[in-house]
Amino acid sequence: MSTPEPAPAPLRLGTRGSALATTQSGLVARRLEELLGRPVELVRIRTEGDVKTGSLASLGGTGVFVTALREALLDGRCDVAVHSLKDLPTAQPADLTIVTPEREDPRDALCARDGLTLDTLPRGARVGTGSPRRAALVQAARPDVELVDIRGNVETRLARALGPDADLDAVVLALAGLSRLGRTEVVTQALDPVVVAPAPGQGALAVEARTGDLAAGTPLAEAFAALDHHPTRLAVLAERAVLARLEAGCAAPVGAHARVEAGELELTAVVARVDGTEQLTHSASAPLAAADATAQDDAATTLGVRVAEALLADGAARLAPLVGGPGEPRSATPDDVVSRTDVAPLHASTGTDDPEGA
Ligand SMILES: NCc1[nH]cc(CCC(=O)O)c1CC(=O)O
Repeated sequence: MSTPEPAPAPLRLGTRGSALATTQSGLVARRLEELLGRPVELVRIRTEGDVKTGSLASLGGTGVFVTALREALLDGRCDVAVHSLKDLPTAQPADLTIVTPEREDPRDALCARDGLTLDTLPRGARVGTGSPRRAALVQAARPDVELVDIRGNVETRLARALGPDADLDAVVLALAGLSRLGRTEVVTQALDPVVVAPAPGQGALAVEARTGDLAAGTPLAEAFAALDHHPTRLAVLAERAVLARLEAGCAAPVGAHARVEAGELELTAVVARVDGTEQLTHSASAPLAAADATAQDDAATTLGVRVAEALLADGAARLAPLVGGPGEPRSATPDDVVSRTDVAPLHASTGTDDPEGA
């Protein structure tokens, strides 16, 4: 008499409990089930940030969520974790490995009352965002509008502009998050990346596992290879290299947008003064054609470093105090002294692009 094959133990995918996090994790879980032929179960990981109320900036922004998921991976409470790539610190721990599935639209979305756009918002309109980058770039495009610092999950923020008790005319959110949540009907304008440069990595997910579980030839390694989208990886490598070279926490008003176009990787990065009165932009591209995958990865990183160095040479550190080393006092060059009083204070130095988390 033969015993039936035991059902394979499910792969445990750790996730935060927010609507956006569970939606993103669910998408990846279904793809992994297809690729592995094995059930994948979501394991909710509670974090300090989920429990405590109050300003997340004081808890280190969404960094707390990333750290909690990574701890769960490393101590074996889950096998895989899904992050929004833009929330990940630029340094990758060696004992964990990420892959990047094909990214969604990286643009920011204006969600306004009455179908308004950046151009048609009335003078003095109130626009909500928790992101210094979005605040700076929207203010630069529309110096007359009032930027309001807001917190909370996606629905909470949308309600500030669109709910029955709305106190704002518009809010700015990542298009990708709204799209994953099936909420794009609230978007009144996808913002042109030339006007509002997206956060480095915006719209991309990072799927992470223990490096030791990804030995060549294992089912998980093969599934990860299938999940990885090469043009996405190159774009986010370049964008995140800008952030790393600028030594900017993602709370700094830094935008970067890269894409593969006609065999070239094109990158544009922006550093803004947080009050929107001044910004620096630099673009460059790198050919990809002749290189193998590893050489292309190196070319992407080099491109990001080159663009960041051009921005630094143009005075990026003078524009944004969080550029050139988060939390570190800047060296007082004469330039620095002249500009200091003009620089508006920023949020906590180790925050994220949008410190309320998703
Ligand atoms: N920091 C919050 C966060 N992290 C990722 C997303 C959206 C999804 C994405 O950018 O991939 C959001 C919400 C937002 O910025 O509106």
